[in-house]
Amino acid sequence: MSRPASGAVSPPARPPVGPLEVRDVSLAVGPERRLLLDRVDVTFPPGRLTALSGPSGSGKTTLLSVAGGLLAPSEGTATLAGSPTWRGSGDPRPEVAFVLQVYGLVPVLSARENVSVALRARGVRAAEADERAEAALARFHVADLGDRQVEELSGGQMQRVALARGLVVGADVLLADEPTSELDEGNRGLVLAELRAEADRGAVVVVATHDPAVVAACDDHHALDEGRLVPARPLVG
Ligand SMILES: Nc1ncnc2c1ncn2[C@@H]1O[C@H](COP(=O)(O)OP(=O)(O)OP(=O)(O)O)[C@@H](O)[C@H]1O
Repeated sequence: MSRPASGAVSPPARPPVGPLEVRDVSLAVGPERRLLLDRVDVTFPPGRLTALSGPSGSGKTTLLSVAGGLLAPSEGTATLAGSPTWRGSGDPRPEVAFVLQVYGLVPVLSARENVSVALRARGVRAAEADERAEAALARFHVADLGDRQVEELSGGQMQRVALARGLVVGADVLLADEPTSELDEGNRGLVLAELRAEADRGAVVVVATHDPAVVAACDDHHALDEGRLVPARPLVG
């Protein structure tokens, strides 16, 4: 099995793919064209951990979704190394991985299958995918839960399975929505170390968070309020 030399979850370093650029993005929804994002212009560089903060409902999840190609902007563009992330269907490019707040796990599959399936979808053969899934679960201290159906797991356990799935593919871009919200301090440190390893191998890593400790661990910090970028200040714990 080809396990990364560093012991990190994802495959070894390769040259960075280029920045994730959000240029003058607005998103209006509904008959009243309510603005969820208002001319957001921000660059997420490879090799750096970026925090995205802001009050609940300020647009963090929406911005991650537009940046990664799950949602089409009404105005402006989101590009990765110059190519649009939106492909016309809400199906993200394989270079982009999400760890979503609602986890997006398949409840009736086991934890291992949920991670393995992400690799198989990218062309990794079944035996290797299972082996790499096992290793990724171990990194997040949930290897013993590999056979368990996801619907039997606690919130924090599900969150770690979702992180294993997001990180195992070694995507060029990792967009994580409040990835530590259900975790104790020890597991939060573990997750931050894994996110740092992703950035160190050249990935673009963006973390939407309310957690001051997560913001403090990031290289860059952007803040949203009512769909607009505002000056970012350190969060108070
Ligand atoms: N599909 C949608 N249609 C209409 N409004 C939406 C839609 N998705 C989100 N919203 C609204 O857009 C705003 C921004 O939501 P978003 O989930 O991006 O905020 P957030 O900053 O991630 O919040 P939280 O910290 O609570 O996760 C909210 O007011 C939300 O109700």
